[in-house]
Amino acid sequence: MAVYTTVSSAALASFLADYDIGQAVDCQGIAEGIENSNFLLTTDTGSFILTLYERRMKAEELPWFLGLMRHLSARGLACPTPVAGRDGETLRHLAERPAAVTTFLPGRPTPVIDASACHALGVALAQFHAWGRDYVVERRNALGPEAWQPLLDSCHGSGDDLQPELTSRVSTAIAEVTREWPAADSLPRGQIHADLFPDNVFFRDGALSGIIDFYFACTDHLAYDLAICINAWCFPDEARLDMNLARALLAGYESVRALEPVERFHMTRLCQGAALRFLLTRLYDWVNTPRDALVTRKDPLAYWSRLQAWQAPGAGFFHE
Ligand SMILES: Nc1ncnc2c1ncn2[C@@H]1O[C@H](COP(=O)(O)OP(=O)(O)OP(=O)(O)O)[C@@H](O)[C@H]1O
Ligand SMILES: N[C@@H](CCO)C(=O)O
Repeated sequence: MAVYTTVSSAALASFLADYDIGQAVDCQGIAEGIENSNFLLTTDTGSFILTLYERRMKAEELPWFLGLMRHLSARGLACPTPVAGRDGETLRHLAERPAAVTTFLPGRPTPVIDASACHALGVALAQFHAWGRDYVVERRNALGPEAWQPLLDSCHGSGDDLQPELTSRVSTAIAEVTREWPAADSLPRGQIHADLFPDNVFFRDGALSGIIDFYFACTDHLAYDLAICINAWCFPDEARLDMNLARALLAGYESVRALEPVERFHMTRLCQGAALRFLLTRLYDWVNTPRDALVTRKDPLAYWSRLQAWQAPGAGFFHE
């Protein structure tokens, strides 16, 4: 579930009075998602998404996310566009939360991940990177390598309940991967989505119709975003990279922006880091989400398997 805050009809009517998008006909809570409260808002002029930002979001960072969506959407990326109130402001307040209305994107996550979906994803990811280049304000990646060991420490060894010695093995992996992590200025850098999993990419009539959920976006190595996508889309059985899917994703990406040799050189390391990042946030959530919570906990070990695949001798296909 992801409706933490309820909104009364009266509060919604007063909120919408500051916009030019008509009056509410319906406002349904959306079950998917974890971080924020999302509603499908129907007014007499169309459909919108109403988001109330919950406690894990920093209010001072919201203008950066909304600005990035507005920027990329204006360039032609199929992504939500924040809708401004009559005073031009997109970030407002509702039910004592920061709140925003964005455009509704048609489509659904693909039920089948195949080469065609991966190719389309690669194109959209490279467009994101290319069009994000002139969005100049940076946002530090709060889940970058320096955050990994503190995240593991904050799990207080609970990973060992999932798998014996997981904590010490992950700690060793963090040390190895961070030691050889490329420096900030050594690879092409820019705005990255950083969470472009299949549930955040919509398809309609067989074509990619949009990408959503910009709230992990940040400024980092562009190739790291590709690594996140390879891990999320190209491991159908968690432990084995599907080369066909990965080649399609890369081909789609390179049809817009060719990778530089230095990015190919570091790609396996970036995939290891991307596996660690999601292993660690999943482990943190696993330990800190009560078993009876309505939110579904995601399996940390699925990313331990990916990490091991990238650490196996001969792993990587990026120099082919
Ligand atoms: N612009 C949009 N158009 C159509 N549907 C949307 C849009 N934005 C969000 N949704 C719907 O709301 C759901 C939750 O959105 P989202 O994934 O952004 O939630 P979240 O709680 O912010 O993120 P997370 O997945 O990180 O927990 C999506 O799965 C999708 O069904
Ligand atoms: N995509 C993340 C969840 C939150 O965005 C994961 O699968 O771990």
